Amino acid sequence: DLQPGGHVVSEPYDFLFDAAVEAYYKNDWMSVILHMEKALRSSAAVRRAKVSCRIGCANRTAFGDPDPEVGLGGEAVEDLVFFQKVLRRAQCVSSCEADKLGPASRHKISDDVKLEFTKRTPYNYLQVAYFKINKLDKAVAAANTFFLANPDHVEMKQNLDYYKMMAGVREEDFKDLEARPHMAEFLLGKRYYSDDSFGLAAEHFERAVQEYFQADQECRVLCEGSYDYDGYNYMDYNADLFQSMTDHYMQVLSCKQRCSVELASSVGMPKPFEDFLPAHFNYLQFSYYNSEKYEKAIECAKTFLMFHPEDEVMNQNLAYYSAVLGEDKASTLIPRQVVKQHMQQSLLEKELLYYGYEVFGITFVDPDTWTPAEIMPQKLRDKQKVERETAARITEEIGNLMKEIENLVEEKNKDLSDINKIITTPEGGPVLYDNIQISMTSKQLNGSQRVLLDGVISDDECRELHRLSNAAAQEGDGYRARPSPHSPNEIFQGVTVLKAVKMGQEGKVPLKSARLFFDMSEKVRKVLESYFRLETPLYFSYSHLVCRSAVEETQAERTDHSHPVHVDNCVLVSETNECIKVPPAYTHRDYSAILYLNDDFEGGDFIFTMLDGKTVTAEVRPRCGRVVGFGSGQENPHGVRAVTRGQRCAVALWFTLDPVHDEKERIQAQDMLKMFSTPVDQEFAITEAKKLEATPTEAPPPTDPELMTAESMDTPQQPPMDTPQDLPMDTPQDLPMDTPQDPPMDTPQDPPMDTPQDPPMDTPQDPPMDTPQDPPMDTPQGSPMDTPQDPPTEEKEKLALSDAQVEKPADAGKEKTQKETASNETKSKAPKTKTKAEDKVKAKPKNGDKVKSKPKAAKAEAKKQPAKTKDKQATKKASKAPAKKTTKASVKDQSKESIDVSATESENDKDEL
Ligand SMILES: O=C(O)CCC(=O)C(=O)O
Ligand SMILES: [Fe+2]
Repeated sequence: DLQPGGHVVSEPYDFLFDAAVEAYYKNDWMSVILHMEKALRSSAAVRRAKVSCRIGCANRTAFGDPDPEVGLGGEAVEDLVFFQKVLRRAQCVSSCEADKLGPASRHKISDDVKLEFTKRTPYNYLQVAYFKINKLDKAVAAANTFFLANPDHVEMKQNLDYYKMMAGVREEDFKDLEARPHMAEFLLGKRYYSDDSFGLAAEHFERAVQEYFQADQECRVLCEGSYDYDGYNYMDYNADLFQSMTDHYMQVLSCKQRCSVELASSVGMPKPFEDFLPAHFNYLQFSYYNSEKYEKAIECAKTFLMFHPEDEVMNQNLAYYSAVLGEDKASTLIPRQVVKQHMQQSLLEKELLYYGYEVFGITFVDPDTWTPAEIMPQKLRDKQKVERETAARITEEIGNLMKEIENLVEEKNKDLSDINKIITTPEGGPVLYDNIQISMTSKQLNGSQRVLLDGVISDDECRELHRLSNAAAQEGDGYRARPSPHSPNEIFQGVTVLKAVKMGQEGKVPLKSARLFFDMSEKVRKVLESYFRLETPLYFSYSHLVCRSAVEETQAERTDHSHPVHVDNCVLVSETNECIKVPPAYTHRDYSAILYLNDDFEGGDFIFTMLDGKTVTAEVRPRCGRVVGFGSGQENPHGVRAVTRGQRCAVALWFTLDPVHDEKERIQAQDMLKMFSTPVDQEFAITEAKKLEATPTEAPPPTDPELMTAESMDTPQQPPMDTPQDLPMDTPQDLPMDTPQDPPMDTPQDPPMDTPQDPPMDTPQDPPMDTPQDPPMDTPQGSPMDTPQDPPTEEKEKLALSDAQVEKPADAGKEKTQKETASNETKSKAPKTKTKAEDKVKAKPKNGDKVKSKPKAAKAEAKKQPAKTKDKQATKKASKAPAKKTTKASVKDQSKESIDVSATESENDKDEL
């Protein structure tokens, strides 16, 4: 890409940038594009040339032997040899750069302009210019590229929303023109990883590692720039040769160290990924393990352990993989050497930097989490220890205060809830709907806070929800390929209300069915609230439409349950007949209800038991429209018998009396439903209308430049550098208003759920999320390594308590999991706050004209709440209690409406049979 004159750049890019901005204010769109694109090319070329010169020079290991003429001895010669190298290296770099770039005036760029390029400002101008000349795909790519780096930019968000519903704009047009390959590969790897596509995940993480080192090398050489006087006037700076070399060199080293953070950051992401490079190997080891590539898994586990040698989970995983592969073979496998070299180099740098700190007081903040403590000088370690202790003391004091406050509040609540209980004990309030019958009460079900209702929903409604669960599962909700974590003999699939509504909105399932899911669960809530005569409202805590399907081949010798006996709001320890109301149990749950959708399967009866988890006290045969409702506490241990044939579907609902735990997802689902609350028969018409709109023949009318002029003229002709990000926006953002195809406000505008700005929201600094320690479902139980853990996300919430009943080996994953849970909780807060803040911004429109487009942005915002929060899980160990004989009530449905309450043998006896 050499220019006439032999250089890669013909004009400095600040000059080109200015020319483009000037053209912008003359509405000379072609010239904007010409200059701005040249500026981007030029900036990239300057960077490339610098990288290549510096790498080239560094690779020339020796610049020849010292000149024998010098004839001095000892240190002086060594110095000279050293400086000879320095000089030659300098000559190499400068002549290489001069060759490629020409004189410095061609590529020395002011900091202001550099900053604009970092902020991706050129794309802001470009998107307007492209829009004006009707190059939509390019306008969209530019808008998206800009927005990714400026996610709070309200106007650009509106523009993007506008583009999203424009005919002729495709999802692929929302490109990131500045994407960095190592990050793109890492994010792809993460995406496949969370879909359990481990083969693809490993491929992308491997590529990410490769790209990482490439990017790291580039980042590092670019640190070898000029000295930043940073604070003091360069005229006053009068350090001597070695001092100034040291100052400069320390600055360069510090910059090189920061590359690990720079590479872990992505535009628009609130924080860099933590422990980024090691995380690659954490993901890789588990991906390889799942692909049964044990050698690679071992290699990656060992690589990870170079960073964190004490990591318990990884040591355990390594032990497990080694046992599977054979210890002899495993011991011959070594960690990745490039990583080892990288670490060695980085550690040497850190040592020098700490030396600089100790001797000259040059500050250095180590960006890595894996640095061994010894690297830091004792003095600094002591100082940090004192600081940490002070911080810990303050935190503890605050914690104590908070606890006291919590206790006070809790006591107050307890009083209230005790009062509540007394008030609510007499169940038997009205069930509010004519069709609903109370089939069994607590008394008939041999317990308290229990009820069995029939006729809660109709056969048609059952069929519709059943269809929804299968359609949603087919569309892939993350559980598709995952066998039930309760039992390898069943496939488990589930969908939440929000997921169903989102899929409805994306057209993947009928929106009507999602609404039915929402409405029917609300119906159950109301009925329970009334039946149990609750004094305070019942709030949703979690809603889940779930199906369990028998795996036909494995039913013969099956002895397990579909869902082991558990209690919904405490951890059941059946050996001691105790239920402990502590996390990870969902202690805030107060009532549970299961709404059944079908009965055309074998097995799958619901059972209530005593606290021993064995003695069955009542049994319910699922059927369409039937609801079993019960208090979520220790009075109601329950489980589900094995589904041995067919598919059993139900809506599982958990409720809380505590408004604080009101299900956030549901509120979001409700907002979305409200948004789409067109009468059902209109829905079709709108879908059709949208289809029409999307046909290419209905291309947008060309924008009339005349219309725009008046508007653009309004913008003050300020020098663009002052407020560059504001100026171009005024115009494009208004465009939608002028164009006739602007759709009416309340039609669904349907931006795809994962709009490009989502990834950062998703799980930014997310450490390897729910699984690296995630061991396999089917490894033999009982060895210390096999620790089956952690089904994914929401499902976990449901499974957690019952898992506690399954015999489990002691589990090193536990500690980590709790840590992760805690950190995930913190993480999940960040995006939420952000969403709120954005909403606030959007709530105040700037001028009358713009008001019209505001609701669009605000609505779109509501649709993309932060993604998943990892749920807690129980890891409590419990073993089976001995068998006992007793009686129970059972509800069977062989004879249609008749309910048969009979005493039968104990659950255990039956199992033995
Ligand atoms: O599906 C059922 O009948 C009960 C499920 C259950 O108890 C639960 O998911 O916690
Ligand atoms: Fe349950």
